[in-house]
Amino acid sequence: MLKGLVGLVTGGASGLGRATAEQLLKQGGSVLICDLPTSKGSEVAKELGKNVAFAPVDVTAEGDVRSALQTTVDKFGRLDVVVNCAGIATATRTYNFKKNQPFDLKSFQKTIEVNLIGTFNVIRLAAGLIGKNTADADGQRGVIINTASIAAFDGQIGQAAYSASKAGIVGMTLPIARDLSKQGIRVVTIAPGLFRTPLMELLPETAIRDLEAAVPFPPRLGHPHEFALLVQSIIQNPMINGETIRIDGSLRMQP
Ligand SMILES: NC(=O)C1=CN([C@@H]2O[C@H](COP(=O)(O)OP(=O)(O)OC[C@H]3O[C@@H](n4cnc5c(N)ncnc54)[C@H](O)[C@@H]3O)[C@@H](O)[C@H]2O)C=CC1
Ligand SMILES: C[C@]12CCC(=O)C=C1CC[C@@H]1[C@@H]2[C@@H](O)C[C@@]2(C)[C@H]1CC[C@]2(O)C(=O)C=O
Repeated sequence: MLKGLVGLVTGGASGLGRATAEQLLKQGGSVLICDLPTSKGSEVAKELGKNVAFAPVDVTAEGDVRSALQTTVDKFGRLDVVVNCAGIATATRTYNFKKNQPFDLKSFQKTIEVNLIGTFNVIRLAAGLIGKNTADADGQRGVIINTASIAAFDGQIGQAAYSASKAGIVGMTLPIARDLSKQGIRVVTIAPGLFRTPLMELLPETAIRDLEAAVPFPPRLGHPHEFALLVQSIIQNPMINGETIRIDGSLRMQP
């Protein structure tokens, strides 16, 4: 039970973020869904009931994140848990020899900006607010959970930017956990394999079936709910800190 807990979920309008928001609500928490103004965040918040609100946020913009944190305080009184799910998936080869074209540097920078810097931007600003909480009996004030990818470890062809952005999240997890340890704030990263979200549903069913066949067990895409269950376990278990946890059916991506 996470009754009374206040969560902020970036990328909460869709996929893994939305499933996380639903799970926190189901367990008795309140949630601020943060997503792009162009997302379905406002409709999703209405659909999910009264303990949820939407804040239009670009995670790379300091002002947006600061005002979302203020909304959390105004609506729910405080912040206990942040789940960073906002992210973009890009696929471009380092050099396209057919077109004689190198990877566009702006596109590389954008992937790093949203996935890595956006995640850090939310962490650095949210930590100040979570740090104001009264510590529990164990000295804990809150938890920050990030979303990397198994591409951080087994990046495929075309994933130089995406893998670098996700490996950056994995790399900063331990130092941030150490930075925030004195305040009793835990920092944990989840590295998902293949999950059935709108990001994946753009692919034809045949391509999805091929991807599923590559997963040793269970040989299918993960359900977003399964990601949300891991978020719940991390919140509930105070000994999990400074670590990246894979959730991938033991998939190791081929080149
Ligand atoms: N679906 C999958 O198989 C996997 C997903 N991931 C990661 O999980 C996270 C969630 O992905 P999905 O739910 O699958 O994708 P999704 O596309 O369904 O959801 C991502 C959400 O992030 C939001 N977003 C994008 N840029 C943003 C920004 N600058 N500021 C605020 N919000 C922004 C989008 O509007 C969207 O609602 C991403 O970080 C993704 O890289 C990692 C591994 C596997
Ligand atoms: C690039 C992939 C795999 C091959 C394919 O047929 C279609 C794709 C588009 C979506 C990609 C696929 C794969 O690389 C894994 C990721 C990057 C997927 C989007 C999220 C993804 O599941 C991930 O982050 C895995 O770690």
